[in-house]
Amino acid sequence: MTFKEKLDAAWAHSASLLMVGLDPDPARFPAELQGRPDAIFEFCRAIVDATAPYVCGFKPQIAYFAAERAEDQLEALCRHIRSHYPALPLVLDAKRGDIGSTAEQYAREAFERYNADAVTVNPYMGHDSVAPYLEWKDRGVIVLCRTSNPGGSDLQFIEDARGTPLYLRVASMVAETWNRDAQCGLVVGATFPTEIARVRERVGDMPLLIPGIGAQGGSVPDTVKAGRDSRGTGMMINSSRAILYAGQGDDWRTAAAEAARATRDAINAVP
Ligand SMILES: O=C(O)c1cc(=O)[nH]c(=O)n1[C@@H]1O[C@H](COP(=O)(O)O)[C@@H](O)[C@H]1O
Repeated sequence: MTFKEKLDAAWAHSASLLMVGLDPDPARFPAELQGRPDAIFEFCRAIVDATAPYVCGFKPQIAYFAAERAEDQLEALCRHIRSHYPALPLVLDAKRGDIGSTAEQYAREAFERYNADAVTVNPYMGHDSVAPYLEWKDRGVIVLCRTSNPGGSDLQFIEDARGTPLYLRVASMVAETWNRDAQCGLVVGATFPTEIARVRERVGDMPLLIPGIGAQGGSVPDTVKAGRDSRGTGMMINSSRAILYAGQGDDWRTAAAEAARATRDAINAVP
């Protein structure tokens, strides 16, 4: 089964467009986990188990694990997700981008070591830097397009001679050439709904990873209206901190589950 097939099936059976981002920050962990050597794994495992009924997939952010020398806990978490929730896509957020020979190693890291269904990549170094990921035909390659942060405008809004901004050139390039085997998706921030709509218009039903609701303040209704594809799906709408840290006390698991359920419902309620 390819990434695209798995994602389509997950949207259908979960009836959810919400992706929970796993960005574990030990400083924000509940008291019961403080000081435990396996705290990162245990925190993320509990969040995954609590929120799984309400999501179309999970997106661990590799920097949070690597900075804590906790790659082994990321491996364990990826194994947990794949064995307990095999129908839910696992997107490794690594935003890689390097020359081809190095990219081959990053691709092995994402797809062999962590066995992710898809990985986020940076398109700035061009096609040969992304080609090694595309060799993994059953995996997804999700390319940064119009990122959610304000500084994304510094480069992504630069226009060519015909007035086309760079992020739309990226969208067209991915849709027309890089996506030969229907593996690609694009990252477009919920904080830029006008741009989500322009990307959607450009790329047809290509999957969009949309971070920026919740902690970054993006509007759920504006995001959904701009990003839906022709089938009413097509979006992995990511929320991390607003779900992970929804509860501060002993109720943190149920608070995360409630936040995920409420976010899924808010997405599904958009007319
Ligand atoms: O590729 C990403 O996931 C990503 C792209 C982007 O443009 N903006 C963005 O916030 N992200 C990631 O999405 C997550 C957002 O987290 P919250 O703001 O806590 O929901 C973080 O892991 C970011 O690294």
